[in-house]
Amino acid sequence: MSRIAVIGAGSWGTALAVSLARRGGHELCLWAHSPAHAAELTETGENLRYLPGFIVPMGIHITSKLVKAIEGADIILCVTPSQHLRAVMTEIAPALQPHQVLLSASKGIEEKTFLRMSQVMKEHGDNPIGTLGGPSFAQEVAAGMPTAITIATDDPLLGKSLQDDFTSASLRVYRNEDVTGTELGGALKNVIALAAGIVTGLELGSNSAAALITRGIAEITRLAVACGGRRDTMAGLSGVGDLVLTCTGSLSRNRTVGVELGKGRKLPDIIAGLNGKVAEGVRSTTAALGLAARYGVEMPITEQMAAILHKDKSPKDAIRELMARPGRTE
Ligand SMILES: NC(=O)C1=CN([C@@H]2O[C@H](COP(=O)(O)OP(=O)(O)OC[C@H]3O[C@@H](n4cnc5c(N)ncnc54)[C@H](OP(=O)(O)O)[C@@H]3O)[C@@H](O)[C@H]2O)C=CC1
Ligand SMILES: O=C(CO)COP(=O)(O)O
Repeated sequence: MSRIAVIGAGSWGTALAVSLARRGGHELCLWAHSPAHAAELTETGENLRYLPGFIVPMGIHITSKLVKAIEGADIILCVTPSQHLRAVMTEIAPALQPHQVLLSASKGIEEKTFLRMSQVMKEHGDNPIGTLGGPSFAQEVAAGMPTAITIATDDPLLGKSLQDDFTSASLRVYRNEDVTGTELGGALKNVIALAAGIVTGLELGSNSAAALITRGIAEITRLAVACGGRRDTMAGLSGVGDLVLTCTGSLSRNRTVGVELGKGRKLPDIIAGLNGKVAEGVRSTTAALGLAARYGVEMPITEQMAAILHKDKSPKDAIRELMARPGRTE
């Protein structure tokens, strides 16, 4: 049995808590950012804001007190939006015990520092660290639909024990030792999913979507390998697996933002319509470009996405420019 503190009661943190409760055998705590949300979760037994329609089992202890939430935990599963992880880590760092495992399930890159989530965690202590990725819409995991994910940690023994902790009849867990690749696959696919949504919003057809996914994995792989990730990881669940899911699945928030951009709506209006839900690709795009510049990697789709998001470039012009790039080998 492990004591697991799930830090973040958005849709993904809640779905993971529900999945772990269904698996059984663990003591679970779920931390909600706002006290009002924690109270609502406790009273209704349902995450009405972020994951309506699923019972949050009574056995899960709910709190909005961060330090209390991690007290006695063996695994601290961080599932906040990426740009908020640093504040969470700063608050819990003084209370961390050396054996506590920090496992990130967020999919983003810090906007100003270009750091991956495990790197943000590492700045706050010497605890064992891992990351959880792969194609996994929260709603489907909460519903117990068969899903395969990956847990990456550079310590194989820890990887095996985390694999056992999360595996259930509906959640198949693979493991690898490529934290960098697993994290970058998860963060960068969100940028390409925005672009895939644009293609759908502009009604450009299936050929365009397939081209974006394929050229998307090419540029994700270039950057991930330059940063020290493994090419093999990009062919796996947290690479092409998550990219395909997010570029094609209508449950994706990133893809949805892209669809609306393609239809001509403005980014601030689209974000306001998400009602607090996060589309990580919007802020990870800038960080991805920063990393690409640092490593001298070419990322044409990401560059066009940055111009659409932050320079008000027209999606049609961006597609035209991508199509007009000089011919090259594949
Ligand atoms: N949803 C999914 O299917 C999947 C999501 N992920 C990743 O999980 C991470 C979390 O996303 P998700 O669960 O979808 O989140 P949601 O979009 O469902 O919810 C947003 C969450 O952010 C919280 N929040 C807002 N401000 C802060 C803050 N300052 N500090 C901490 N938390 C804050 C909100 O809490 P409150 O309302 O109380 O302020 C709410 O819990 C992301 O990195 C995402 O990419 C990964 C796989 C699947
Ligand atoms: O990461 C996800 C599925 O694996 C969820 O994608 P969105 O954040 O685009 O909804």
